[in-house]
Amino acid sequence: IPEANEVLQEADHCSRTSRKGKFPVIGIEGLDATGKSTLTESLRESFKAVLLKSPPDCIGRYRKRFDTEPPLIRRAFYALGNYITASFIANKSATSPVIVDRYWHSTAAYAIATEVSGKAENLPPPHHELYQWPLDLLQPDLVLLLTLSPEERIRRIEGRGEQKTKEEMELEANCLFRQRVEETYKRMENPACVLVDASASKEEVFKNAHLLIKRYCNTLS
Ligand SMILES: Nc1ncnc2c1ncn2[C@@H]1O[C@H](COP(=O)(O)OP(=O)(O)OP(=O)(O)O)[C@@H](O)[C@H]1O
Ligand SMILES: Nc1ccn([C@@H]2O[C@H](COP(=O)(O)O)[C@@H](O)[C@H]2O)c(=O)n1
Repeated sequence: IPEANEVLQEADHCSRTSRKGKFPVIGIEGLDATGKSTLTESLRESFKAVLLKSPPDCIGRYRKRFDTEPPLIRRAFYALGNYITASFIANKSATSPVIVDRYWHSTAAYAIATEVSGKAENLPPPHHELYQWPLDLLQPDLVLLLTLSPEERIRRIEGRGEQKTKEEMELEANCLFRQRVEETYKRMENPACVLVDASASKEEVFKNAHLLIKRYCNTLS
């Protein structure tokens, strides 16, 4: 895969020992169309934060290419993307709060749910090492998980009118896959996800998320 060299070159430009700065780092997680982009944008504005995402823009152009690869290679791309994002988080969190739209929890939740088949009870048991945050990856201070009923999620996907990705179609068609992804998110540890009900209005979801962030990160005004 010739593009792999280019992605690795981007990674080589990044610091390998990314340390968080003094400002809070908040991750926003959830299935597609649960409202992550909507919420991260309002939080960015309200906290005067820097908004980052994983995979980061510098490797965004390679994403479609890796999405067509087998799961292991595709996941390697997303995993490396998290480490590149970590170096941006380290840099930006020295001077302002940082909001991250998808990070390690997304990569792990989708990867684990893909490798396991059938019901969520077939997932590795709670507290399994697969649910632990990688020791060498910069940790966010708080991760909010947006939860939404499958019916409302589908309404929002259809309302968006965009072309669906292969994984989005699979999530819609395969109720068990969606349940495995959601359950894996909920089992992640260090940090665990704090659940936010995303079925409320955009204003209400923002208000609840804002309150939680202020409670957990008391340096934010
Ligand atoms: N609280 C809400 N109530 C109603 N509609 C919402 C709410 N939040 C977001 N939406 C709408 O739902 C759709 C999906 O939202 P958004 O793009 O923010 O989700 P996302 O989680 O970032 O999706 P993806 O992961 O696929 O990029 C958009 O059309 C958005 O306007
Ligand atoms: N850190 C991440 C981010 C994303 N993924 C994978 O991409 C899929 C969709 O992401 P969107 O940008 O469309 O929301 C998601 O389903 C994951 O498979 C990832 O693994 N790690």
